[in-house]
Amino acid sequence: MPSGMRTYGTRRRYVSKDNAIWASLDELPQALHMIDTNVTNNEFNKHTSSFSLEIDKKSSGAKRSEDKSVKSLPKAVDKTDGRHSKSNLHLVPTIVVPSHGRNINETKDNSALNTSTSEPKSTSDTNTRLQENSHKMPTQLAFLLGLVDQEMPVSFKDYIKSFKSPIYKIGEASYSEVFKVEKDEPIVLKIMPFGKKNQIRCSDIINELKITKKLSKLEGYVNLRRAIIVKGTYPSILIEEWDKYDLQKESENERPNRYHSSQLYCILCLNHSGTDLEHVELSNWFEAWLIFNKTMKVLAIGERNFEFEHRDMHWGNILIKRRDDEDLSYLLDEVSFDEFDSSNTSLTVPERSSTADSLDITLIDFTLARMRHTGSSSPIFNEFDDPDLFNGRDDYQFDIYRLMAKVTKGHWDEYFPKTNILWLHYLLHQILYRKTIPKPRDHHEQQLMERLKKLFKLLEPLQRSRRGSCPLQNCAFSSATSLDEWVSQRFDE
Ligand SMILES: Nc1ncnc2c1ncn2[C@@H]1O[C@H](COP(=O)(O)OP(=O)(O)OP(=O)(O)O)[C@@H](O)[C@H]1O
Repeated sequence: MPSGMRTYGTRRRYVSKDNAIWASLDELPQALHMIDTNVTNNEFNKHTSSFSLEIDKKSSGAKRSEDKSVKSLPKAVDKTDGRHSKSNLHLVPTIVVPSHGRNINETKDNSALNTSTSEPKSTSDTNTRLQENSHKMPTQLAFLLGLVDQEMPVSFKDYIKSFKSPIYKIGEASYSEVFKVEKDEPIVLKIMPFGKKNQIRCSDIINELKITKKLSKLEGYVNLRRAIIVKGTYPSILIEEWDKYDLQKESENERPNRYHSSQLYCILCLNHSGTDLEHVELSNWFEAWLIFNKTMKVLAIGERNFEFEHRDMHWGNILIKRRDDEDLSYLLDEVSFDEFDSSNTSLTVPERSSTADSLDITLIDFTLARMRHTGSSSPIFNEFDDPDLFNGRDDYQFDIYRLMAKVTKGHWDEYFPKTNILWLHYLLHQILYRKTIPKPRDHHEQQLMERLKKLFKLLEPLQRSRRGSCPLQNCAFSSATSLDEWVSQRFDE
């Protein structure tokens, strides 16, 4: 089995081809037990932990010999991933898939689509039906279907056909293709094939889905309209759009026409929430400040409500939407700054509500996130059991995974809001040193830039600490909440 790593976007996340074995474990026909929709994925993981240990060793071993490949990665490395191999077909759950009319109709009806504010209707009725079906399919798949209130996967082609509006591809990532359905209120379809080698684990989808549903209610977190499990070959309309994208932007993924009729996918139907920070142009330092400040506040809201840590907040996962594409620069005239003059404690108001409302930020992609349901003792979290996560080089993003490992000491289930501070430091780094923002045009913009630089120094993870000591040990801020409070007081916002 060839092994290798790949990056997406401008060195976004990478996946290891060594994780193939996880997919097969994912579909291990475990002893079927009662389907409890309150069970978190991590409770499932307990069942497979004995296997995981073995996998980690194998995977780490393979990785060590691959370390050199991290530095300069060929595009679309390792296309021969075995997905066509007949020997892998046994991993596909054998289930009869009737076309599921109800869900298709729901897509035409926006009110039916909008399930974002409600928990999945996993009634005892549904559970009974699921238990009846459970002998036919692996437990995790049955659980996932229960989460999205389906008995069976629906036909991929039928589901896509039910959209009467134009669809085109807008993005891609390690495990997904992302399409946009043009409507008055556009919908984003994040399509994740799962259940086979080199595909996202069913357990990871369960976590992402649960967290996305929960956070959907909070401002600044992507709104999930619905999720659906589909099955079949890739619809030709999507392949055509995939080809157009490939021509224009050169895709790093494999052409999705390769999928077998037994392929399963989870589709997240999300609100379209703008352009990711990596691909958005920032026109001035006022915008730069708004993005940092709003991201910090969104994280603080998540912390306060759900002990939330994003744990993967790279610039592809922060979406920016300008309201009416308004040029914010004229507002700079109304801002006065002396904030780093220590004699000045009560400072000016840099943002009126109208200016703060001119740009929205939205966080997406909660595959690696951690949160705890209010009133529930078991957190939802990712085990971070892909050793490759910690081996990336040449981008500060990859250092953050290693720093997080130091902060958490491997206790990924516990609450360490310092990880949010690490990602905020990364965000400042990207804004200050990776985006090309025009030079400050006046004193006010200059002050904002200085403010961001000052914060970058304050949040430095390894400041004044000895090598090997815990990151952020000497940093005054232990969470986005505490930073937000300090920033609000300091800048009187
Ligand atoms: N709701 C949305 N609105 C607008 N664009 C989106 C939305 N969701 C995803 N995208 C686009 O698709 C890209 C990939 O989405 P996402 O990060 O969720 O995929 P992923 O497979 O989880 O990626 P990663 O490699 O970070 O794990 C984003 O960087 C963004 O450009």
